[in-house]
Amino acid sequence: MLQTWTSAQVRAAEEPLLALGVPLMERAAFALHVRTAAVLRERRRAVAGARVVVLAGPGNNGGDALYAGALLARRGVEVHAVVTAERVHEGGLSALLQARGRALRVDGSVDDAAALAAGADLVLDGLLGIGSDGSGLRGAAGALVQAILDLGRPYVVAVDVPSGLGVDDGRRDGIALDADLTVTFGGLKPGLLLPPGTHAAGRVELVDLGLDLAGVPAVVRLEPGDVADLWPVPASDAHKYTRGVLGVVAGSRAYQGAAVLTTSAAVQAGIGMVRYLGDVGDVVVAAHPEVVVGHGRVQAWVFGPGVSPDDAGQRRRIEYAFEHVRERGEAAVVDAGALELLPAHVGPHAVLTPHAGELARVLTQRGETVDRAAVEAEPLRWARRTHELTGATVLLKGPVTVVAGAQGAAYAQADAPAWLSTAGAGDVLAGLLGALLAGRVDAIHEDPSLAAALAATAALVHGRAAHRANPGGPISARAVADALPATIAELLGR
Ligand SMILES: NC(=O)C1=CN([C@@H]2O[C@H](COP(=O)(O)OP(=O)(O)OC[C@H]3O[C@@H](n4cnc5c(N)ncnc54)[C@H](O)[C@@H]3O)[C@@H](O)[C@H]2O)[C@@H](O)CC1
Ligand SMILES: Nc1ncnc2c1ncn2[C@@H]1O[C@H](COP(=O)(O)OP(=O)(O)O)[C@@H](O)[C@H]1O
Ligand SMILES: [K+]
Repeated sequence: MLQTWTSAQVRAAEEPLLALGVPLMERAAFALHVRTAAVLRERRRAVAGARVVVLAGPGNNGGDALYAGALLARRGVEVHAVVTAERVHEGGLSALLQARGRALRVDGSVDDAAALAAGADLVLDGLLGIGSDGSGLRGAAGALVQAILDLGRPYVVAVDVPSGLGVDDGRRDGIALDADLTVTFGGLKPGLLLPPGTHAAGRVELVDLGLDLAGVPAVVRLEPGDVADLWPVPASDAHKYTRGVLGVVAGSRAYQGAAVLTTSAAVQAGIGMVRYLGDVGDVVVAAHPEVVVGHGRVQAWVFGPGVSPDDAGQRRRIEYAFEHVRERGEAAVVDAGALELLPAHVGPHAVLTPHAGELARVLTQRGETVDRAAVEAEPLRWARRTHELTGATVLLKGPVTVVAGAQGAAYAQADAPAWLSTAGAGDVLAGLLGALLAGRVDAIHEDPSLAAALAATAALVHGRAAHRANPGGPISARAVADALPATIAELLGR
């Protein structure tokens, strides 16, 4: 798994090493120059003779960039530093000048500096690092970046983080400089994985500085190798009831497909039994004869795919089953039409699966003033707020799926091809997650943060199945469900 650490956590881990005189900046700058040289070699075959512009802000981030620039200059790179503030890392600047790099201070017009940067083979962005206040670039740095973007963005290597992004939350307010490569130091930062910031980071490479980053990471991304530890694999003495039974309240005469896709995903994700409740049992059984129609004991539920709130029958079933979620602790996936039937308070064993527009509605119903765009601008913040307000675990769907759960659990999963944004894909995710919860409901009650880990696992498996369904090309939701058995087998075989 990838773990991320806030600016404060990184600073706290740096402190004891700096007190001992460990040369962290030298380490960072050396690694940055090695990565930058590798990019230059890749892009123009030779390092010597390349033109690199270092954008140096007021802090240690500028220091890293200037020292790396000095090392590159010693290898025959033509290095210009553009200094944007009164304050600059003096050691870094004199190292660069000694290595015969040149420096230009922006006073007033940024035009010359912007032209220099836009025409460079590569720009090292050392404007702001973990000292950023997250509000976007202001002053000369902001004007310079805007002028560079107006001329056409060159190849950018971000030093530690792309300047102007919210390092801890991935916010993107105001001006920021997108990178092709981010070389980050000591530990990954949440803003490199969380949308929208993650889209500005390009490829991310981590440089180990030897920091002791123990404790709880801020945001986690599960990787394929993590699935085997979380997936409910049946023991040799398992039977269908010990493996878990999932109740599915989905679909209607108008939206029959949703019932089929949800149950199909649950069956193909591997579960003891699926019970279907709703008006289209005949269609469901025709597609999957394994599904049992009607009431009975379950460990988990999926509520809502293809359910319109004015469907009195489905509404009654969902409201009734919510009682069991609260009283008996059955787990639940609350999707689509069921989101507006959510009781005032449930526990983390209920997982909401809204997209940004649906989450905005859930929040608005609870008195928050927020719309879809606001959720997209700060997805983790609003997923967390929803967890606080409802007690539920929240899986917020999108190009990057963000999960917030009990005990501060937070995940950001980017596993799927954009082809997955197709009608019915959400129904498949709901069925898949329902199967996963049904198989591990006892463990969730022992550790409520597990619901968030399982939600992230479902997002990962969903994304991998989409890739597998038709690598590099269009996919249907049904193809994603059909790809689940082989995808899961592959992930468990690692
Ligand atoms: N502490 C160390 O020795 C190490 C620090 N490292 C580097 O140091 C960086 C952190 O350095 P600093 O703490 O000096 O912080 P920065 O280099 O990020 O600079 C912060 C300063 O920028 C200004 N600023 C903040 N928000 C702004 C905005 N929105 N627009 C314009 N200016 C703004 C403020 O004056 C603030 O003091 C890390 O990201 C990393 O690159 C690495 O060299 C590893 C070791
Ligand atoms: N650009 C994208 N890249 C990758 N996955 C995406 C993208 N956009 C949406 N998704 C994923 O596609 C699925 C769409 O689900 P949803 O919006 O509920 O569709 P539906 O309601 O039609 O089933 C979600 O799992 C979401 O995370
Ligand atoms: K930076």
